[in-house]
Amino acid sequence: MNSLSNASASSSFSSASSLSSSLDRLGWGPFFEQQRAALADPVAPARIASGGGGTYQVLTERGPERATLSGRLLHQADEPAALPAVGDWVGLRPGGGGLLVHRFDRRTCLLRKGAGRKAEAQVLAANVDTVMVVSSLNADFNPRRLERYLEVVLDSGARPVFVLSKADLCEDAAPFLDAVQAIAPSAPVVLVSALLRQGLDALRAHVGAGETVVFVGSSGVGKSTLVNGLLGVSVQREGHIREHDERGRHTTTGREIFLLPDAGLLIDTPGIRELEPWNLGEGGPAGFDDIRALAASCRFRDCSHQGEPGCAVERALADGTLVPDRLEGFHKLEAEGRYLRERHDARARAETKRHFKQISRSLRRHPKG
Ligand SMILES: Nc1nc2c(ncn2[C@@H]2O[C@H](COP(=O)(O)OP(=O)(O)OP(=O)(O)O)[C@@H](O)[C@H]2O)c(=O)[nH]1
Ligand SMILES: [Zn+2]
Repeated sequence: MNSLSNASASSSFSSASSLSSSLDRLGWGPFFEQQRAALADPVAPARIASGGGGTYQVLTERGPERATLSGRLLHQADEPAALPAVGDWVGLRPGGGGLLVHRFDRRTCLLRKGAGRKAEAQVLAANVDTVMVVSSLNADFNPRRLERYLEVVLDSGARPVFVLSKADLCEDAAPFLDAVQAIAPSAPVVLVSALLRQGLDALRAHVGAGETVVFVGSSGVGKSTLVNGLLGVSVQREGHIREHDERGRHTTTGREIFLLPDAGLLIDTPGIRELEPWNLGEGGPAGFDDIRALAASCRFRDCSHQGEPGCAVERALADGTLVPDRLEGFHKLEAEGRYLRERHDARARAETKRHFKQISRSLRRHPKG
């Protein structure tokens, strides 16, 4: 331990070294340790802070370092999502040189559709513990949107925390709190006002030591303000992510993991702020505990709650225990899930077709004999 802190003190990356002196503070834990123990060859664990296309900035016990993907790992990756992404734990070949030879299995994974025409998922961030779903207490507040976010968070494996921001703009927050409760009865809800400096400690309480958090929500709801509040300094954002060093200077290294002063880590990448579903569960929305509980009493197991006889969901609608908006939100997300799955399939078919067209074209250009 001593030698480590000595090493980090003399490291040229002094800005982050004091915070990254132990793997646990970077989010390491038993889940990854078990995987490491099972590896044939020893590796030095590192966490991806930024980068892509084979070169990365990683955080290690010794501080930030550069790493390059090994050819073997690149070759093994059968899809972009298999490559290391921000938040991933990777293994470097021991002894320096920054050769990235292993990617650890992910605990959680936030996905979105990749850019371009391919039907491929792109990893927005890996190994996120908590997603702060921010909506402000004004016209932005929209329960249907919160339901969407909840689906994406549940799909990722992370834990949702609902943040109601700009509490100063609202006389009575109770109806908003009730609305969130109805959507996610077991998720924490935090009421904050950056203006009145209220609720920040409650927010911080949801980021434990070594935990990784991201903020999502529409533009203008106050995410940057809250991020700055958690980081304790002003971080400028002008199209790209900037980071601050020890002296509060802004640099533009594009690093996307921020170490929180007290505990935990924050990932803020372009694109992560407005989560779009890539995948919505095969068996229908994963949230909506209320509707799924009701559906258990429908006469038909595959009841679609759209006019079938003996539908317990529609009965609840009729007697007022279920609000119509809620069922509408459910149907919409279910339909969207179906659409996404069909689109993935259709794109996969188109890919195959394109591939064979290319082959046949090249065969025509180079006819045999
Ligand atoms: N009244 C009030 N205004 C706030 C509060 N927090 C943030 N704002 C204001 O809301 C506006 C948007 O805040 P940002 O933090 O930039 O919002 P954002 O969600 O990061 O927006 P994007 O960067 O576009 O995603 C700014 O003008 C803030 O000053 C608050 O607690 N109360
Ligand atoms: Zn039904």
